[in-house]
Amino acid sequence: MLRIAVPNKGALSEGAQTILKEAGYRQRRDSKELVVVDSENSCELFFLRPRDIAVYVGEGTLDAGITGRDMLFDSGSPAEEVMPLGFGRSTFRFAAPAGAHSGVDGLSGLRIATSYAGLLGKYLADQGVDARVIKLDGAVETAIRLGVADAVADVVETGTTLRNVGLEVFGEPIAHSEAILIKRAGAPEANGFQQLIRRLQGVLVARDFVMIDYDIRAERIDEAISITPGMEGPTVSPLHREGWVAVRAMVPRKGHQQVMDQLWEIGAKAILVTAIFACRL
Ligand SMILES: Nc1ncnc2c1ncn2[C@@H]1O[C@H](COP(=O)(O)OP(=O)(O)OP(=O)(O)O)[C@@H](O)[C@H]1O
Ligand SMILES: O=P(O)(O)OC[C@H]1O[C@H](OP(=O)(O)OP(=O)(O)O)[C@H](O)[C@@H]1O
Ligand SMILES: [Mg+2]
Repeated sequence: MLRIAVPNKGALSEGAQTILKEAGYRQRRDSKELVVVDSENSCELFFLRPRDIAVYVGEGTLDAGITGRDMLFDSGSPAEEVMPLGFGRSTFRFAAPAGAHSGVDGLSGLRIATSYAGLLGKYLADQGVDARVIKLDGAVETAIRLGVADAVADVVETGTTLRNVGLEVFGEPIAHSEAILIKRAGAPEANGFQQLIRRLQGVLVARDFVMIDYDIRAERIDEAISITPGMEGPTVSPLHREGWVAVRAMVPRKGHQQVMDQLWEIGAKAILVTAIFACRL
């Protein structure tokens, strides 16, 4: 049985459960269920706090897990990123009242509140800045107003939380994060792990690509192929009409309307775009 750790709540929980569902794994019926046995897929899903997932996987008690890249760095656990999953994107940044600080260099000797003490500590050490890290559990944005810190380092997604308390980001982003699949560093892959990767990759491709079909005059096929090169090369089939062919290719979902415009410009007809439900490349 492949043992997979899944965030049980928080910003990554819904995205993680959705991607596993689309990859064909069993869902939990309610949010109180902590372990789901999926015997059809020979795996067990363990619903855990996102922050703890790197710890379990790094210890080797679980074979795979979904967590945030920032949380993996923060944990210092001997787990490694296997693939990015394209959701739960955020940046990790310094913030303070407008104009208080301009960059990380100015933070020497000051107090910085964060719930990512491991990540922040490593960054400050790399930058050669000797600041005091104040470790809080959450809602760190309030720490400055309450006099506990001179600056904060926290997850920023939309920036709404910072704006609401009158703080502004400063300095370069400390880290860019998204949800990732992790395994124990250097450990051999468990049974079913490669299948999990292939299924997740299939979901990501199905999300990012669409299928395009169109008819085109045979003499314009080279131009058409340069617009829709496909993955391995498009499928070109004869059409029951003298001098015409039918073409089928995968194209990035983003920009597919521009691709349709370009095909139309070179005389393509019956241009159809359809969603990909599932795929294995
Ligand atoms: N808007 C967001 N707020 C917080 N985390 C986000 C956001 N968007 C993406 N993330 C990512 O989600 C992960 C944090 O998840 P979560 O907020 O559930 O953890 P936590 O803050 O430790 O838990 P809790 O808030 O329950 O104490 C990080 O990897 C972070 O980068
Ligand atoms: O830029 P935004 O879109 O506003 O999102 C970022 C905020 O969301 C997270 O808080 P969370 O809800 O996880 O609470 P916490 O601080 O208690 O962890 C994070 O810690 C920031 O406070
Ligand atoms: Mg949080």
